[in-house]
Formats: sequence, structure tokens, C-alpha cells
Amino acid sequence: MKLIIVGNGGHSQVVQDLILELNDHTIIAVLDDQILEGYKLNNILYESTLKLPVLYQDEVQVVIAVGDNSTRKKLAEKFNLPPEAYATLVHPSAFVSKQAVLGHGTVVMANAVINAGSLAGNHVIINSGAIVEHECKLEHYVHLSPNATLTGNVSLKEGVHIGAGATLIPKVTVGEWSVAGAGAVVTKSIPSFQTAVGCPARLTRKIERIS
Ligand SMILES: CC(=O)SCCNC(=O)CCNC(=O)[C@H](O)C(C)(C)COP(=O)(O)OP(=O)(O)OC[C@H]1O[C@@H](n2cnc3c(N)ncnc32)[C@H](O)[C@@H]1OP(=O)(O)O
Repeated sequence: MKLIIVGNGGHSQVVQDLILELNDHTIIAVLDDQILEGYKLNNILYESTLKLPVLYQDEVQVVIAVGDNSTRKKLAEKFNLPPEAYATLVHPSAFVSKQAVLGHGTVVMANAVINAGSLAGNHVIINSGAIVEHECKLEHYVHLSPNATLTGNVSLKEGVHIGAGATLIPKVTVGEWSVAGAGAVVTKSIPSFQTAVGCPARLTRKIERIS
């Protein structure tokens, strides 16, 4: 499969590494509005995101490799491609249960675990070493940072960001576009558009709604 990677920052570097480990995908282009356009290195074309409609063809898939959830959503809305246009990528060292479901454009990094009955939507990031226990639900544009742990039956609504090493106890829900800080221990559900930090996690500041 030929792939177009959108984004050329730190998260993109790790996604590109994942693709190298898969051995059966070829990156044909990296698109980013912050890079020098129109050069080719190791057979990869570097261009602005405006070139996506020209480069996207049959037998090519796209990954939006941008860590920020709202930017990922804005780019997906701007491109307006069908969901199947986006590749789902799983690092070979990750464990994904056959009874789990991953959406389009979702990436699962090295050593992550996704257990039975869990569902992740589109453009979700399950980062290095993160654990998604049984029957969790992660809606579109969620980012679960490295080493974060969702215990059983946790629900993350659209755009939620769980910081590195955070732990969520069973059955809690995090409302849309909320953030649990690095190392937080979430013992109660968090409403939408809120930041929560600490152990046990306490609500700190409100988050502005994304446009
Ligand atoms: C591969 C990758 O890199 S993936 C990305 C992984 N990224 C992360 O895990 C980062 C997660 N983000 C955080 O933890 C951030 O600190 C946030 C989102 C919680 C910060 O939220 P903000 O509202 O901007 O907090 P701000 O930095 O202004 O700090 C406000 C207060 O909260 C405290 N605070 C901030 N983060 C945390 C935290 N994780 N745990 C405990 N306290 C915290 C600050 O010390 C500060 O306290 P003070 O008022 O007593 O000085």
C-alpha cells in the first residue's frame, strides 16, 4: 500500500517509523504547510497539504500524523475524503484483540495493548505503551498518550486527550474535548471541555470549544 503522510512534526516521525516496521507500505509523500515544497528525498515527495487532491489516487491511503486533536479534525474536514481513504496502522509489537475495532486513520504505536470489546473511532492515536482494557470506547480524534491506562469500560468522547501515564478507573467517562493531565488518576467522570490534573484528578480550567 502507498501512503501519504500529512504532518512532518514529532508525531509524524514516529508514525513514519511505524510504517518502516510494517515492511509492506511505501511512503510516497509527506505533506506539511511548514516545509520547503517540491523536493524529493529517498523517493518521498515533500509538499504542502494543498497538493493532497493531486496526489491522492486509487491504491493510495492517507494518514493525518498530527498529534494535536483539533488540528487533526480540522485537516480531516478540510480534505473531505471518504473515511476509507485513511489507513489504520498498528505497530507490530502492539496487541490488538480480534474482538476490538479500530476506525480509519487510527494509529496504534509500539507496545500498546487494546483488549477485547474495545472500539476506537477514526483518527485516534493510541500512543506507545498505552493500555486500553476491555470494552472501552474511544470516539473520533482521541489521543491516548504514552503509558496511559484505561481500565475496563472507560468512555472517551470526541477529541479527548489523556496525558502520559494517566490512569482512568473502570467505567469513568471523559466528555468531549476534555484533557486529563499527565499522571492524573481519574476516579470520577470529567465533563466536556475541562482540564483535570492530579491524584485524584480535580477539574482545573475550562477549555474553549473548538470551531
Ligand atoms: C509522545 C508525546 O509527547 S504525546 C503528548 C503527551 N503529552 C502530555 O502528556 C501532556 C499532558 N498535558 C499536561 O499534563 C498539561 O500540563 C495540562 C494540559 C494539564 C496543562 O494544562 P494547563 O491548564 O495549561 O495548565 P498550566 O500549565 O497552566 O498549569 C496550571 C496548574 O496545573 C498544574 N499542572 C499542570 N499539569 C499538571 C499535571 N499533569 N499534573 C498535576 N498538576 C499539573 C501546574 O503546575 C499549575 O499549578 P499552579 O497553578 O499551582 O502553578
